[in-house]
Amino acid sequence: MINVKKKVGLLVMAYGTPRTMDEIEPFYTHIRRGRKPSQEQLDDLTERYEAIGGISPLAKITTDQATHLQDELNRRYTDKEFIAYQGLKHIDPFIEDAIHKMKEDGIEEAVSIVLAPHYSTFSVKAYNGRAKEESESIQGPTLTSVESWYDEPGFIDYWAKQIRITRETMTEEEKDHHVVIFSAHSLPEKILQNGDPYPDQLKETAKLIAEKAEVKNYEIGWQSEGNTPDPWIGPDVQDLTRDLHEKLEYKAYMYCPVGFVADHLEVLYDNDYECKVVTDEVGAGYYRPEMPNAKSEFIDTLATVIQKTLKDV
Ligand SMILES: CC1=C(CCC(=O)O)c2cc3nc(cc4[nH]c(cc5[nH]c(cc1n2)c(C)c5CCC(=O)O)c(CCC(=O)O)c4C)C(CCC(=O)O)=C3C
Ligand SMILES: [Fe+2]
Repeated sequence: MINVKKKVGLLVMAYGTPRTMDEIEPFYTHIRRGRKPSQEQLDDLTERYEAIGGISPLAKITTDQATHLQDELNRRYTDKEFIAYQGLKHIDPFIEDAIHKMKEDGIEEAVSIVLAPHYSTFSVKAYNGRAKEESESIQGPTLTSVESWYDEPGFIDYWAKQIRITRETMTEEEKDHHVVIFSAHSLPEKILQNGDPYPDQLKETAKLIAEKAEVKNYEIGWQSEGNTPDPWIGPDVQDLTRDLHEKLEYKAYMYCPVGFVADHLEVLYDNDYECKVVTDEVGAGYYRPEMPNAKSEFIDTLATVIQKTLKDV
């Protein structure tokens, strides 16, 4: 008997990043919904990419995450063949490009996941909305979308293990008197008026990880806020660090940017450079556990999330 596997599209959605210095401007213009950044804004962003070594490692990491997830799902299923398509928010291949490609390839069913753990109307809802809208307008594949995975046991275990590993590298004094700061990308405060679940999901992630890793002191912070006139959710991680130093004089600060899943600008610059400026200033230790990237435990977790969404476990 011939076993014909059903082809299933695996739409992996992520923020996107410039792959060359020349792509910084079109990428930034897209983030700003078509408005070109001023020369000063462009120079500022370019300098931040230069400070992390030229361009971001994110493009390669997203590709690795997508291919490894496809391969892991193909090991788990015997009746389906998953084919990964990357759909990016702010650079090609855009989410819409991935939908067109799936249709051209004859894919009728697809499952989608956003490489960000917490649901927000600003992030995950926008990604899933763009995918659905495009697919409906061209009669593309039927989509089953993952909404969030902020409390998935494998995800919690990943960070708990990294915190324990990182804690072992501290001095005895730091082990006794440090704080873990869990953070995600800040969003405009106006999202809160409509009951967006984003802040509560971050709190839940933090609580679950702290319990699992037996963290004594932890705080929630927000980072990487945009340069716009509206208020953004706080406290910002840098201000929070200064505040905690004044009140409690911790000997070390461990930053866990659990709203992100890869080494990229917001972690390598906003945490590893900007937060470290503050810990250096106050004379405390700086620690930041390794990001999930394409590590096998993390890929396994994403595969389980997909299986649960397809109701196959
Ligand atoms: C919620 C969220 C996530 C996490 C969820 C998800 O992953 O979707 C995220 C991730 C990322 N954000 C990234 C980069 C940038 N985000 C910006 C600006 C903004 N982000 C926003 C939101 C988010 N962003 C918002 C509301 C703005 C303001 C836009 C406006 O002006 O209305 C800007 C502009 C300049 C600046 O503000 O710094 C840049 C360069 C990179 C790539 C890093 C790399 O290349 O390594 C990644 C992974
Ligand atoms: Fe961003």
